[in-house]
Amino acid sequence: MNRTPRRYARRLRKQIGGADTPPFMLVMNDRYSGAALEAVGRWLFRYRSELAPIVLGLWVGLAGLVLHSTHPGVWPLIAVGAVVLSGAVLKGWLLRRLDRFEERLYAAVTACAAGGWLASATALGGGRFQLSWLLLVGTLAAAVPWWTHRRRRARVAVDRTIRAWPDVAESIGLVGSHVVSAAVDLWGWRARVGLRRGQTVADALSRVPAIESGLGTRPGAVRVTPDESRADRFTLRVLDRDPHAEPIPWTGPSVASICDPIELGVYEDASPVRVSLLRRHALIGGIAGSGKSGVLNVILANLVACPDVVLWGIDLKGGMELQPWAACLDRLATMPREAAALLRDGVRVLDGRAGALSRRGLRVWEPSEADPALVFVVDEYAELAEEAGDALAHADSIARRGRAVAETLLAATQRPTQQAMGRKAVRSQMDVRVCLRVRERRDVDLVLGQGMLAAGWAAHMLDAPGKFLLSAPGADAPQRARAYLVGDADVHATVERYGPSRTPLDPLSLSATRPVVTPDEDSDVIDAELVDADDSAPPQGPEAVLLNALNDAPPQGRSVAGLMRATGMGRTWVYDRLQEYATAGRVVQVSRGRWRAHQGGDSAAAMTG
Ligand SMILES: Nc1ncnc2c1ncn2[C@@H]1O[C@H](COP(=O)(O)OP(=O)(O)OP(=O)(O)O)[C@@H](O)[C@H]1O
Repeated sequence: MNRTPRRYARRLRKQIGGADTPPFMLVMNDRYSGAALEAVGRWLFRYRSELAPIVLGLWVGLAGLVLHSTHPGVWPLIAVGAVVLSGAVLKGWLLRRLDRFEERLYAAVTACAAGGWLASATALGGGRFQLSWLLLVGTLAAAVPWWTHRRRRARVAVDRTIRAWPDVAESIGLVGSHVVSAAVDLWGWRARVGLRRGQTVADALSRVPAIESGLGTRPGAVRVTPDESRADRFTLRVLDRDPHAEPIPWTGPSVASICDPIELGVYEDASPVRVSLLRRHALIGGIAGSGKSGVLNVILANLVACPDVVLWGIDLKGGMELQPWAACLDRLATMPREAAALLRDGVRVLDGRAGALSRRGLRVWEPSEADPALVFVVDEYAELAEEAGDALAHADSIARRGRAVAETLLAATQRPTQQAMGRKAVRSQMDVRVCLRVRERRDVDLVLGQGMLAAGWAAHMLDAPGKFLLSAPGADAPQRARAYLVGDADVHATVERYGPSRTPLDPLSLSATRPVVTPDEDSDVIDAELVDADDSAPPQGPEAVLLNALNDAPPQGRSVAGLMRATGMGRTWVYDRLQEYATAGRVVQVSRGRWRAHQGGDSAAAMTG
């Protein structure tokens, strides 16, 4: 039977009738006043945000009265405190979450005015007619912007949405789901939503456009992320505006060692995206123009600031992307044969280091300035498979065995299909995945791994270059992020700053790249070794340029970076030659990183052979 409250009331009245009821009525009165008080309390709590300026005004007034009667002499202290407080708020040292200047200005002016009034009231007495009026007018003046404030209104909107959620849930097919908690944040609001038994996060993920329609948001405003601790809950995020609408400029390196996690960009909640590359390989995938080279630039711009890293680059797009970094790269391959040789040397370094470790009874290569990590940066990995197929076997070796010896492979490619990555296990070895915009839904799984699309990693919905999803140890949620934008001027300035002081490869690794040559090794190595061994032959090509540059060097010598630029060769090559000439007494090191020909009488003649 459906018993309405009115029926109950009627029955109650009948029961009470004309009988003697005073004690009963007395109890009812108590309950009534308790309920009324509770209702007032609930109302005050509900509107606590709106009432905040009035409560503050009352507190300030009360404090003025008390201080005037107990400590009237403290008013200068209060005045100075108010000014200092306002300054700190304005500067952003206090109330840091106030991200806009107008908000900080409002808080600073309010603090200053309240402090000024309190100081006056302490000195003169808050009960004075003019001061009381001033407090009233000031409180109302401060309350108006507060009541009309964006975030406060957003909170009201969230409250309304939460109340309306059962209807929305019914219309979008999530009947029975409920909002567990909600909060307004910088760009909108977020809520934890509980699902009815049997519903899953996948149900919510597949209904994102319906949720947007149900809530009346703009398209693309809703994010659904699984709750790591509960399968029957998810986080619903509604963004009033896109926090990543504008490019985010890079502000400089965030690390000084490869052991530190690198800051790639920022998530939508403004927290930084950090990822460690030590003993990890990374795959960066996305369609053309999605910002893969941009992400590589952020990584390079950080790694060049690490003295415990040596960088080798492969850019088979003719060096278009990596050439600007050449002065910071120990080696750069822009041709397929060079790429294959570079990766082959990478494997030799790997073997050399592994041998040295086992001789020393160690398991891992700890990167330091003397024993740096070796990072391979490959832009457009698919070109490698197409043009330097034999290089893939070396890349595979590095991917499988490189971790212990601090060799890291970073590969960017548009679609990491088996054809693009080769048949080997390179892709499966990459535990850091950066997925930029992909064209087709199935490409999400291709870049991030099987099942990631179904788990909510919707990289096909990313809508601007540099926006990405990161999957890495410690980054398990599909949170949208945007990479910092490293502009050409940033690259130039970074190379100028760090190029001259880049760390060379350690002697052990260097010697591993120059093995004893046996006749059945491939011919280009033999040729190189023969040219190196033939001291009597006049130097050709870059070597001649190097020698001439050293001959013509000013008294303070030439920098290694300058010699690299002049010869077009990598750091290792230049250092190698310099060591050879120094051993032969042909060149001298004038100061750290600066060289010139020996100043002895016949040195110039000896050098040019
Ligand atoms: N983080 C970013 N923020 C804003 N714009 C970016 C960002 N990264 C890249 N871009 C812009 O997007 C464009 C394409 O970037 P980029 O060359 O890195 O893409 P790509 O994926 O490497 O392309 P391709 O595969 O053709 O080489 C560039 O003009 C660049 O200015």
